[in-house]
Amino acid sequence: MPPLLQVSGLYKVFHGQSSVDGISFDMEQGRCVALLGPNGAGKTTTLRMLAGLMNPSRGRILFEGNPIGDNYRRQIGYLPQAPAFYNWMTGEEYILLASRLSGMGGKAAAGHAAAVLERMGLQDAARRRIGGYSGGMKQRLGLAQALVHSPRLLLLDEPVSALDPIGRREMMELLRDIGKETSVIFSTHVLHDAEEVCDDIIMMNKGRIAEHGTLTSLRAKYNRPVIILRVEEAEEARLWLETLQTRSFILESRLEADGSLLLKVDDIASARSVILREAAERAIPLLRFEAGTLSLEDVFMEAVGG
Ligand SMILES: Nc1ncnc2c1ncn2[C@@H]1O[C@H](COP(=O)(O)OP(=O)(O)OP(=O)(O)O)[C@@H](O)[C@H]1O
Repeated sequence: MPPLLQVSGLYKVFHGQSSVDGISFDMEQGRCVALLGPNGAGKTTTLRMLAGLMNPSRGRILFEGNPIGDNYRRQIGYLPQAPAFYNWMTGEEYILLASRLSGMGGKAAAGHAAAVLERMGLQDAARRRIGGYSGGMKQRLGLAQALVHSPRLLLLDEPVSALDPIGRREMMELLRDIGKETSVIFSTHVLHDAEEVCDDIIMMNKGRIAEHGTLTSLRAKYNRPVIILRVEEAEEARLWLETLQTRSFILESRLEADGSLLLKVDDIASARSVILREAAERAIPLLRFEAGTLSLEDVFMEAVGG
């Protein structure tokens, strides 16, 4: 069987500038893929092309081996970044409209609408006007709209970015649940969100795919030894750190936001013993010493050149 989605050489050019600059990837059925990248990386443009709402400038999208056509729209659910609602409608009316638009008959639409509203925890608010809904409720209504016709692939554009912590938590729990039964691609600029819900990560930067893999494979690939050090504010300690960074066993060093120094090393055991011995000999007031491996956050920062 062909993969659920095959994307090859996809480009979108606006006014001579490539927003999506030749991306290719396959997605298997049942996976949850996070499209992770900073603002302007091209996530929204990619999702809009995948949703069939925007024509690529170049490239190909195959759904189960076939070019996307008229029937494709019924197979996918799409939640835009800032969904527009008719505030005068009730939640129920809106979902009924969405289900009719997806081609469902009246009876089926009513049944599906009620079920999806309940699943999103909106059954009690179903007959209230959308204008009175909270941000979290509106986002869950948007998700209900994307899900009502039981799509095979769900495309969600930054579904949690605009939510407060409670709304975010509710949404993440729903997404985890939905991800067990539907193939999902969701975009985010927050690595933690991607890690919480998805199996696969596509890191995008400047319209290109910087990294693509399962969480486990990406962690393994970037499994580089690092030592993190922080010293008290003292001249002697500062000078020692400066010279340490020039030593041959340090491959790279970086100052972290909290004042710690992250050192990439080739051999953790020997680096650790040298650093600890020198720190002891010079009575360096160490506040933090940690030996470990790069976090996925670091992988992300590296991939997007941060
Ligand atoms: N309709 C358009 N016309 C012109 N340029 C556009 C259009 N849509 C997107 N762009 C440009 O394409 C680039 C990628 O935008 P896109 O919205 O896809 O990124 P994103 O990763 O979703 O970022 P964000 O998180 O800020 O939404 C940006 O530089 C943006 O200005």
